[in-house]
Amino acid sequence: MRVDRLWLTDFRSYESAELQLAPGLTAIVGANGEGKTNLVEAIVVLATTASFRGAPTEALVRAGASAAIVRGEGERDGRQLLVEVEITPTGRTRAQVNRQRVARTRDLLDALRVTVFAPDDLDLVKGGPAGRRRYLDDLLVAVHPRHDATRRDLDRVLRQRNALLKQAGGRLDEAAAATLDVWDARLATAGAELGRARRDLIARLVPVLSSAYDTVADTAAEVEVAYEPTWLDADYASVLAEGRQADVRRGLTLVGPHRDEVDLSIGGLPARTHASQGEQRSLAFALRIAGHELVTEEIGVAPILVLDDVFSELDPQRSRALLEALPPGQTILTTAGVLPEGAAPDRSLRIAGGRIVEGDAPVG
Ligand SMILES: Nc1ncnc2c1ncn2[C@@H]1O[C@H](COP(=O)(O)OP(=O)(O)OP(=O)(O)O)[C@@H](O)[C@H]1O
Repeated sequence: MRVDRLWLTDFRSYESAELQLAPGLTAIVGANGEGKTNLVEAIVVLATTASFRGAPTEALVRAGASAAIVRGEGERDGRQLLVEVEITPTGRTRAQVNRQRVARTRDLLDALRVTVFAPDDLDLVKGGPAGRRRYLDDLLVAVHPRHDATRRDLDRVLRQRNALLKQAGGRLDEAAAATLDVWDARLATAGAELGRARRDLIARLVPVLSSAYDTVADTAAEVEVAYEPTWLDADYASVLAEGRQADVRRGLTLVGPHRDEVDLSIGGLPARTHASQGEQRSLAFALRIAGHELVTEEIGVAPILVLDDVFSELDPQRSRALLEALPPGQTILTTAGVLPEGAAPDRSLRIAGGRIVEGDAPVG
């Protein structure tokens, strides 16, 4: 799977840009604010139609322009691939694969997959459980797209159930109780399905994660992922029934997959509170690489790997280890500084004054 050429029109800071990527490693170098992340973001947009930085879709359109267009030409499973995504300032998106309109964003996954590792991923380790739940559920959908429906169903029913609980204002009348029964039955089914799927995914993930961490951190520390939802083993439907009064009093659903803890540890110590900053960054990278490897195993081809500004926070040894740990396939990395010693990108692009030119990347 590759993107060989990329064209941008009115995307982020680029009025018009064209670039060529290597089948292996491409390095994009430039000063802060030059537009390096904008370029890799465009590649992610081809696979998802969205920003990986959490920006609203309309922020992807160059200020003042009427639409942003990203076009990528590449290869998937030996076949030529042309993906085009158009975004308007109101946030409307249109996507085409090989000139055929794609109805659902999810269908773009059949054309392109991208794994992104960016500085904010530190939050996967350092932040609260919501980020880790999102990581697991995103990976679940990437590995088994059918779980997209489970996840959506769960989100919908939780919203409806919480709205009903809030509306009840602490007291349920008969009609509201009957509606709640319906939501509870749906929540119990979707919740248990997601909980079990998360558990199975973690069982597959942990060995891959441990080995990725050992490579990047150059140690043999054991990495664990603790996911122990008691509601799942106790039967979610009964737990919801028992907790109904408390839910009504608080006006929200207090127990379930949306509140689960997912704890990471390194060598038996909680990574969130005990690991050093460097260890946390290595673990965040290992989480992305492990996910990347599971998806590769599942779909039989490696997604495109994007590493956005990852060396600025790592010491030279960890940066080198990270480069050495890169799985085979197409990788695009950005840096505002120098590449780690020993780095030998197949193609180097430099951005200066908004222009993209070919040139050697500085290696330190
Ligand atoms: N919709 C937009 N329209 C016009 N310019 C934009 C838009 N979105 C972002 N920019 C500009 O793009 C620039 C940021 O680009 P980008 O985030 O790619 O920088 P970078 O090279 O990755 O920087 P750093 O090294 O600091 O992370 C900013 O100058 C910003 O003003």
